[in-house]
Amino acid sequence: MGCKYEKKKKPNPNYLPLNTPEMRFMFFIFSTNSKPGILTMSQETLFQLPTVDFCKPDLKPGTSEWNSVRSQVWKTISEHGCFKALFDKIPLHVEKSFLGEVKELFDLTPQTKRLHVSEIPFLSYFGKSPPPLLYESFGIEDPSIFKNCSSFTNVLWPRGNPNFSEKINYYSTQVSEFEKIIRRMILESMILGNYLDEHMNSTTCVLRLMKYQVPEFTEPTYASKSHTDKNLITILYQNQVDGLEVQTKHGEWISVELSQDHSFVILIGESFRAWTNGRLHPPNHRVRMSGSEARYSAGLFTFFETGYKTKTPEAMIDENHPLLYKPFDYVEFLKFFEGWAPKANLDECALKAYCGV
Ligand SMILES: O=C(O)CCC(=O)C(=O)O
Ligand SMILES: [Fe+2]
Repeated sequence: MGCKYEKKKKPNPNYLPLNTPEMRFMFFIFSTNSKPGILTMSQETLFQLPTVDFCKPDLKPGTSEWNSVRSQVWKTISEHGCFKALFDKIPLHVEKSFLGEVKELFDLTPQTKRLHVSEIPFLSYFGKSPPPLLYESFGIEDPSIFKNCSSFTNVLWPRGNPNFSEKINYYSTQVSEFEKIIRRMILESMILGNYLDEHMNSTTCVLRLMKYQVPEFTEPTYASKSHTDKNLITILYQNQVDGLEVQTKHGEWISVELSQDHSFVILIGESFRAWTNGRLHPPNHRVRMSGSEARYSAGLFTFFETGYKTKTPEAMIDENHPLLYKPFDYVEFLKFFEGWAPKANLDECALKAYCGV
């Protein structure tokens, strides 16, 4: 599949235009943008995000295959800051059974789920109470380290859950490798290949497991607010229930449909914009729920590790591109963001507010 817009053949059956006062109200309530704006049919899903196919047996740097995939990645990243990807290194039955375990995790009692706490912002169990819980999440610190996965399951199950620990660890390791391929392609495309080692050696990741409840109302409901991710790169995987929407640079919202097996969504975050001195675009996105099935998703978020000062490379700064961000520590920024977000004007970029020049 090429890196180009796929024209949609039929309207999205889940789409309901926001054409009643109640639905506009819902949109207003769940949107964090200070100018919420109303979606119209003409702005809705005329196009789908480009899909880049990574299912090649020998995708190795320097090969023509690599260069071809890399140019597709770069085209969509520079235009949209995001794309859909096909990546088949995880066997399908493993992907599916991983999601089955994620469902069991959310079926634990509220008291048990609340046992998962972390000092890192946004990683502790999150579930808005009192019920109904529209959105819940768990964050796991660097799940490519097996001990972190078993510590996570040991807190939640009396005898631990080695099977789930192994699945989290395996899934995250594979997706981390995938993320490194994408990051390498982006750096190479920007002629920043000599920063590769420093980049790869200074990052870590978290895995966030999420559940979006079936909405209470028959109208589509915004289960997550419009936001940009704050990290470097996010890789999302989901069950068969769509709901993710991304905003183009021109302000249109696109609903992301992932009908094919092995589908992932890749998003650029604010840290990558800062590191490239504003050259990459972190897209706004949100989740809209409709229909009668819960949505489960897993997001692998890569970021510069605690203690590492993220500094824009000299090669990104010149007369036409004066420095936009002072060096910053990502986890310190997250702590700032936690306090800043509830009172901020969310048109403002959080990272600019923290360390903008
Ligand atoms: O669940 C999804 O597909 C999106 C999640 C997301 O945007 C986030 O956790 O930042
Ligand atoms: Fe996000």
